[in-house]
Amino acid sequence: MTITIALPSKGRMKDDCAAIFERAGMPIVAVGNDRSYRGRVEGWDGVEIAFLSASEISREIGNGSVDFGITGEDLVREGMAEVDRRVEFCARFGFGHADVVVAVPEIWLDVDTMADLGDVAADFRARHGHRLTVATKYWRLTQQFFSSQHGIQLYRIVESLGATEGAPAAGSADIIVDITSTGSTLRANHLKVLSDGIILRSQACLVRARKEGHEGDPMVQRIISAVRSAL
Ligand SMILES: Nc1ncnc2c1ncn2[C@@H]1O[C@H](COP(=O)(O)OP(=O)(O)OP(=O)(O)O)[C@@H](O)[C@H]1O
Ligand SMILES: O=P(O)(O)OC[C@H]1O[C@H](OP(=O)(O)OP(=O)(O)O)[C@H](O)[C@@H]1O
Repeated sequence: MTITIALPSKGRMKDDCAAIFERAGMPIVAVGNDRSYRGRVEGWDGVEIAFLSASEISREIGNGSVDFGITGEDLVREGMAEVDRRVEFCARFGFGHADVVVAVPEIWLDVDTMADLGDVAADFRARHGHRLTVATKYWRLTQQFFSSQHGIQLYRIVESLGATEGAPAAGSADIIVDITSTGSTLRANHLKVLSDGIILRSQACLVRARKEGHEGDPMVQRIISAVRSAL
């Protein structure tokens, strides 16, 4: 069986991934020209590389069309329900760090925790004429965190696919859930992270789609061991 590994074709994780594979003794060569979206691993027959964007990698692991992928944990957990039943997180790489956080306007002086936010949400409509609105592209993580973990039910999600931090100032949402690494985008937009508002500490991971064909396939174990040895 050919094993397909999806690696970032662009973006912030691309070069670090190539370096990991080099150290793992799995040097990657492009098939065809430099801009090709397929590759192979020198000396590893039966392994194919697919170059995709970070979010496509999460999707392809979810639908099982690739066997392994390297992408951000945030994208994998957001991308599918019952994630731990469907994929295995085989290794965490120590790069691509970003936290998915709940952030509110700095001027909400009385709101520092999720419990405070729950209080605000409870009478938000009475005070402001609409339910507390959250701008995010992480609707699954937001629902799990707000509803299941913190019992906050009175809110509405508006999907935001870019410039999420600008939504409160623009009036299209009251608060946001988004990713942050240095915190500078949040600061520039006068937003603060709630003290218990870190939903997920994400980093780049090697993720395996749990497939029946993997049971007893020595190549699957060989890949995992090689990548782990490079960390
Ligand atoms: N400062 C950061 N901001 C955003 N994402 C980061 C940051 N640091 C690490 N990441 C990780 O990188 C992922 C996004 O990667 P990248 O920006 O390369 O993808 P992308 O090119 O935007 O993909 P697509 O074009 O498909 O949306 C995030 O989901 C997260 O896992
Ligand atoms: O905490 P910081 O260091 O400020 O980083 C966080 C910001 O970086 C990312 O956006 P980016 O500009 O990379 O664009 P993207 O959303 O298209 O990846 C992310 O969506 C945040 O807006």
